[in-house]
Amino acid sequence: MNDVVSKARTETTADRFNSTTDSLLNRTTSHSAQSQQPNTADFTKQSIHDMPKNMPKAKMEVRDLNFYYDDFQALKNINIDIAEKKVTAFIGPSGCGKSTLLRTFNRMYDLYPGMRAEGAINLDGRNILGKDIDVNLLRAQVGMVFQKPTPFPMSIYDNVAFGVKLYEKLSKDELDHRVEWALKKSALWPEVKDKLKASGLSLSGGQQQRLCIARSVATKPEVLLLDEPTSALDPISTSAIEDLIEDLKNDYTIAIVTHNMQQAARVSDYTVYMYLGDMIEMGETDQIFTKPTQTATEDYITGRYG
Ligand SMILES: Nc1ncnc2c1ncn2[C@@H]1O[C@H](COP(=O)(O)OP(=O)(O)OP(=O)(O)O)[C@@H](O)[C@H]1O
Repeated sequence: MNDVVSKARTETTADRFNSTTDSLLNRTTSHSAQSQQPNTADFTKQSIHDMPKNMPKAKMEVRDLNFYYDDFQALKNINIDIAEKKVTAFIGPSGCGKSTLLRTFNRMYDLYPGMRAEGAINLDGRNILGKDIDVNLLRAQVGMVFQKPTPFPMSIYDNVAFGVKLYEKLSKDELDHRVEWALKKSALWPEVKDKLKASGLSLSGGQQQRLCIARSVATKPEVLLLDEPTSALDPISTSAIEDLIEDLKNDYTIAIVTHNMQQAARVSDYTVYMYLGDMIEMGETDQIFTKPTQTATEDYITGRYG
């Protein structure tokens, strides 16, 4: 198992997607092993004091975060740091709370009644869960890209300009430049520069997802949240988005939820393993995939559970 990461990182594009996670991770899963679900009571959970050593400055600090859907507690006392201009991946079995956690980072839950967060999420030292926060501004600062590409039913140009117009008063020239800049950042410009007036919906799935990334990037956010951004995409588009993530982290702090452990190994600097609403372990990605400290993490990444 020790070379999971290096294997994942040296695969060719074609290999990446032809090999299954099972073969990559050398899974030895048997049905009986899979049914032995770990009990959270057995875990020695990491505390905030166990954050990876030598982490760069934290862009976000999550402190004692609890999250509820009405009476159901979906996140339990989460404490993690999200390092600035790095990629942090969230992995764990379905329903463990990855998307819920990501959605707390820009208070997406505010849109729905019955959902509430307790604790603190400090963005550059300021608690974004506070009552004084302008959530619209927060969402411009912390952009989000969803699993399914969601272009607006308008032109490519307008898709990118839409958010910018909400938050800034730019001249036509400035706006044109911003749209071009965002489309270049999202590696979409060469494919769309001659058809900016065409509908965003006329693009392929992979192009639509890059358009959504352009839309997020256009408002110049500091943090980008990616919720399974490639799960609806073909291998080539997936590869393009992964390359893009590598490039974007020069300027942005990125948090990504992914079910694809090869992808977590390839694109992230830090990985967080979650289970049933608990943060079980966080570490440098290489360490998590080669030498996890928790048996539960190892069981998950080797396929003994999950
Ligand atoms: N809108 C909701 N109302 C009530 N419970 C919810 C809601 N959304 C999620 N949950 C519950 O919260 C828990 C965490 O869900 P969440 O979607 O965050 O998990 P996840 O790890 O992202 O799962 P997946 O990998 O399947 O997307 C689950 O038990 C889920 O059933």
